[in-house]
Amino acid sequence: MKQSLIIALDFPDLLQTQTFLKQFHSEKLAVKVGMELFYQNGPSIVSFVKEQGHDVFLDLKLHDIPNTVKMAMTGLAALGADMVNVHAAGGQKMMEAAMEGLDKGTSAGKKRPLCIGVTQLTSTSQEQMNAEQNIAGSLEDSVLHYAKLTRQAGLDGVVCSTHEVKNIHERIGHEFLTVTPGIRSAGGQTHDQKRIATPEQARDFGADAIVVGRAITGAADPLRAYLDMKAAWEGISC
Ligand SMILES: O=c1ccn([C@@H]2O[C@H](COP(=O)(O)O)[C@@H](O)[C@H]2O)c(=O)[nH]1
Repeated sequence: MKQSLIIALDFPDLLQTQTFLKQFHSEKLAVKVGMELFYQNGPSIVSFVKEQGHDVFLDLKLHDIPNTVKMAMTGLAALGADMVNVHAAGGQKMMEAAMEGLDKGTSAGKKRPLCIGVTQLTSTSQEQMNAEQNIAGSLEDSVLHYAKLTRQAGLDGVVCSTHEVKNIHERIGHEFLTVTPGIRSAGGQTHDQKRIATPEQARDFGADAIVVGRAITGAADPLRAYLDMKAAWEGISC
């Protein structure tokens, strides 16, 4: 899923998902199935989207005791998603258990899904992190700390904002994936996101993939919004 623009399919049901995807005709997409769609429709939603030929990031952000996460990941590995994730705050042992579960659940001859750790949600601000999570210091340091922990646990990368990408790549390495939500066009509505950036900024900072939800799904013409965002992300002027 490197160099992808991942569309967040934040819909409640299959019908809305189908209607949305139909607008993209035969374009092969990278999409994200998150809690809203998965919890209301079940695992079959992943096979449905895969059958349409799209790559799937299953964004369920697991965070529990190591054994529970391991067993859950064993089940998720069998669904055919290309990438899954956990909250890095669950700790190194939990993340190692997630990887064990994924290895166990991946059928022979198939590729294990990529696994990434959520550092600090893009809806979290510096002030909120200090006050509500009781973490002192800068948000950038906290993100780097979680990214290092994620690397030590053997995961493939992290979810972070574009603003932390450069630091992570410089300190941990360029092969370590940075997947960045909170993407908006210049002047676009921010909604509940705090650490936002444009697709051009994401590209300049070296993000490996961007996640775009409402700026595409809520647009009057989602296909146009997608093509414009993609061109901006890829540095193509249209
Ligand atoms: O830190 C994070 C982790 C995940 N997300 C998810 O990405 C999309 C973003 O949607 P927008 O509509 O583009 O804001 C959404 O599905 C989140 O669950 C995130 O935003 N930040």
